[in-house]
Amino acid sequence: MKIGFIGCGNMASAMIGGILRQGIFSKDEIIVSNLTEEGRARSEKTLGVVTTLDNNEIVRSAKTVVLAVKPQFYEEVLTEVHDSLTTEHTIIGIAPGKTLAWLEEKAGLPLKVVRFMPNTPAQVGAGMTAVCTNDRVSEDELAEILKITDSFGCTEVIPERLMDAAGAVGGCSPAYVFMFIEAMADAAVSQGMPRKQAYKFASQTVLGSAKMVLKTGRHPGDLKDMVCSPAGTTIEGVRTLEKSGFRSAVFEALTAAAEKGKKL
Ligand SMILES: NC(=O)C1=CN([C@@H]2O[C@H](COP(=O)(O)OP(=O)(O)OC[C@H]3O[C@@H](n4cnc5c(N)ncnc54)[C@H](OP(=O)(O)O)[C@@H]3O)[C@@H](O)[C@H]2O)C=CC1
Ligand SMILES: O=C(O)[C@@H]1CCC=N1
Repeated sequence: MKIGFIGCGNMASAMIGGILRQGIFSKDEIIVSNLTEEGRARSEKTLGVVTTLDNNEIVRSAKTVVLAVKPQFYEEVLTEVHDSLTTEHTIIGIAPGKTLAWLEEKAGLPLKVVRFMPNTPAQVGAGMTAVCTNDRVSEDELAEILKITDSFGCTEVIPERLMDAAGAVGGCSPAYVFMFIEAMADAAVSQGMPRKQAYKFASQTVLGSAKMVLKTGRHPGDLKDMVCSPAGTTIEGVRTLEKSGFRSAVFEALTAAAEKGKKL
């Protein structure tokens, strides 16, 4: 086994999808665990990887282990697998708030520790993942880890102090973008557009706008100004968004998410 995942829900499945698509590891090199038989059967059926209900089997089978359970179960899981862990293992945490030092302390061994902050667009190979490591991870080992995260999207290696910011702007933001798409589509439906078509317009517009920022490197405000014709329709919408506190609402949402990450 090359890699194991303790917990295989939304985020682990999204990452494994990318890993398999890019051929980083094959199905028989990936082992995952679930809490329930229902979850295990789902992982087996949808991903085709090796599955188990025994978290210790993950640690005995793979030297790289991703902790993909909810943050509140991290301590319980690390205690459960403690006797199977060795200094040869690399532990990868993907939860907000669970720091490199915390993970090493709870593992109870001087091992290699990595944090990922991925997001669900990994499911379609368009993820954005932040990575940081402790100083036991060598440059070569980091390069191998980046092959994994690059398989499901883009990666940035960042200092650990930025992980909560990355959690807000990367990990959580898909939820806010989906809310934005839903709201835009609702408005188009209220103007008479069929719902399916409204989702296509809203989603493709978000995708295209994001691509413009990434590909042109131009300031987002500059790109916004390109859309606003003098005395036109767009600037009327900009006026009402500013009046409704659109920017401030987004700013506050990401700040709340980052602050919550610090407390977990
Ligand atoms: N969802 C997201 O967008 C992101 C999530 N994360 C982080 O990823 C982690 C997982 O989140 P997510 O995938 O959304 O959560 P899910 O609830 O979708 O998945 C959690 C998984 O953990 C399994 N599980 C629970 N307890 C245990 C246990 N004791 N032993 C083994 N497996 C267990 C569950 O099994 P079963 O299937 O049987 O119920 C389930 O498969 C969290 O720490 C979260 O903070 C990080 C970035 C983004
Ligand atoms: O909501 C959460 O806490 C997780 C981490 C980032 C996205 N989902």
